[in-house]
Amino acid sequence: MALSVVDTEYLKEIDKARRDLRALIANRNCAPIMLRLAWHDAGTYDVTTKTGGPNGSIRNEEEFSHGSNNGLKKAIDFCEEVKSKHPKITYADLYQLAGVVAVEVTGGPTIDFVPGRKDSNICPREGRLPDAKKGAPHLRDIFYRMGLSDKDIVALSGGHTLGRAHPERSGFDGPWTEDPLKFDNSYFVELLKGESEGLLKLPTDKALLEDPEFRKYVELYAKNEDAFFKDYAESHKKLSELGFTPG
Ligand SMILES: C=CC1=C(C)/C(=C/c2[nH]c(Cc3[nH]c(Cc4[nH]c(OC(C)(C)C)c(C)c4C=C)c(C)c3CCC(=O)O)c(CCC(=O)O)c2C)NC1=O
Ligand SMILES: [Fe+3]
Repeated sequence: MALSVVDTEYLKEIDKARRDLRALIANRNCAPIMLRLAWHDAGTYDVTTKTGGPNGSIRNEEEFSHGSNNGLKKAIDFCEEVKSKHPKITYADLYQLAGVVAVEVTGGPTIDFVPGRKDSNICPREGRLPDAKKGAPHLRDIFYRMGLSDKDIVALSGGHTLGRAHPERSGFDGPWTEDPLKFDNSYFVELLKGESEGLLKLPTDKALLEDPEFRKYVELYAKNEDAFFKDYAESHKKLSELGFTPG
């Protein structure tokens, strides 16, 4: 199999795919599920064994059929439309590019994207992504295993400014914010406001309020959107490059 090197031709393909993803995400209003796909591919990384991570393995039924990936086949199929026009781009790069574009087209921060990820067909066993029904210790177990920090956990949870939970996918229901297609710091504002009619708070979202190490970031991001955007962009890049050393 020809290894895809990041030469000028590959970079040109990436730019064309970026434009195609912008159009597709804008036309189908699918930014939230594309962001979730990018995380679920990257969020399997284990920093100790250097396995999993953003390697496109989620495109295999063995992985996208995991309970925690319910509903993501839709985003995998959306990405296939772009892959078929730019076959040289690895799935690993394509899914992370889709996540970066999803944040950008909904008004979020610009995130530095470095291509060059390789695809893998080795699917991690289920259980590497966090369980929404658990609390702070579990969040730390999962994210520290990825090699991420407390600040990353809170900043990345802010990604719930986009989208909603679906009963048939996770058993939870509803959006976290008033405008699920606007990337802003409203997730944190809502967290501090407490329960609001029709808005969702997962147990893992509430855990961010109960743990003082997490809560200090929730309070910062709720009052300073620029600080949230800066930290989010850094954490998003980190998660999208787990196990990947740009060539
Ligand atoms: C920090 C812990 C965490 C947990 C446990 C989590 C769980 C979680 N996330 C979502 C949806 C969900 N999640 C996300 C971004 C997301 N998700 C995610 O957690 C990971 C991947 C680590 C689990 C990260 C780190 C990010 C960061 C941006 C979006 C954009 C949507 C909406 C998708 C849609 O609208 O279809 C659901 C509902 C799925 C559905 O019913 O459609 C659940 C149960 N999300 C979390 O943050
Ligand atoms: Fe989530």
